[in-house]
Amino acid sequence: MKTKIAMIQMDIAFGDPSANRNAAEAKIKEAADQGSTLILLPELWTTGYDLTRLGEIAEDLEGPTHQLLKKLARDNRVTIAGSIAERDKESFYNTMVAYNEHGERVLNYRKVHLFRLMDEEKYLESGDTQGNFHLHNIPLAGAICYDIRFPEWMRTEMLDGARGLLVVAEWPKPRVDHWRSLLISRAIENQCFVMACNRSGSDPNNTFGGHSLIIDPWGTIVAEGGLGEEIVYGDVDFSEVEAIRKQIPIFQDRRPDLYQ
Ligand SMILES: NC(=O)CCC(=O)C(=O)O
Repeated sequence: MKTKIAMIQMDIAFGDPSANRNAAEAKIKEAADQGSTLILLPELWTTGYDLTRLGEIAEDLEGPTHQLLKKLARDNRVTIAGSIAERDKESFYNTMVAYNEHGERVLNYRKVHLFRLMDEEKYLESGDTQGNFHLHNIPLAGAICYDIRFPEWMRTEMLDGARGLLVVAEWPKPRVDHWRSLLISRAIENQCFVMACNRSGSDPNNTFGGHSLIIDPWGTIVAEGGLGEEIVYGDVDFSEVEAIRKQIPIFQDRRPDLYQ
């Protein structure tokens, strides 16, 4: 059975959650009308990297963005995922959430690897738990941008049987070749679908690379965006994962007695 995935490769208004919520709401409705089951938004899609103003613009997990996602997911019978600047008491996190078609939050993953080139370590705390959840009965794992440079962490998440890796990102244009190569590698080595949503546009410090991707467990590109704003769609059949894991049984052949 095919599952339609939509990746909302949007530009992000710097530090303006209300403008970004309005833009995303229209795009989520459009993706849902196209029959999508899973809709991905980029990393920090409500605020961008306006980290010096987190005190004003970050929200707790019951904040207005979460209320909107809950409602849109329920009303349109879709699962929606993306990362949002989270405030938890005095601390801030880059947190990926997913709301299912009942409006339930099924994922709450705090970015584990903070990216110094964008000053994350100065303003954010890192997470320390995995981001596994189910889309209907399909086990998936979440990752945020820089996390994809850590294959050992991605493998840790995949060892629970995940069949797909969802990635949300604000990945700059000068390193878009790394983005593509790293994502293709994560798909091949974990024999899973990779569904990766990057932003487009610019902020005061970076121009972002778009090129949202859906990659199958053989490493073949199913769908790829360009540089600008668009919704990238692809149909995936998660049963392909089992077939490829049978053909080359890497999870069986691993040697955890020699490495983790
Ligand atoms: N937002 C990020 O984590 C960016 C990561 C990145 O650009 C990289 O090269 O890694």
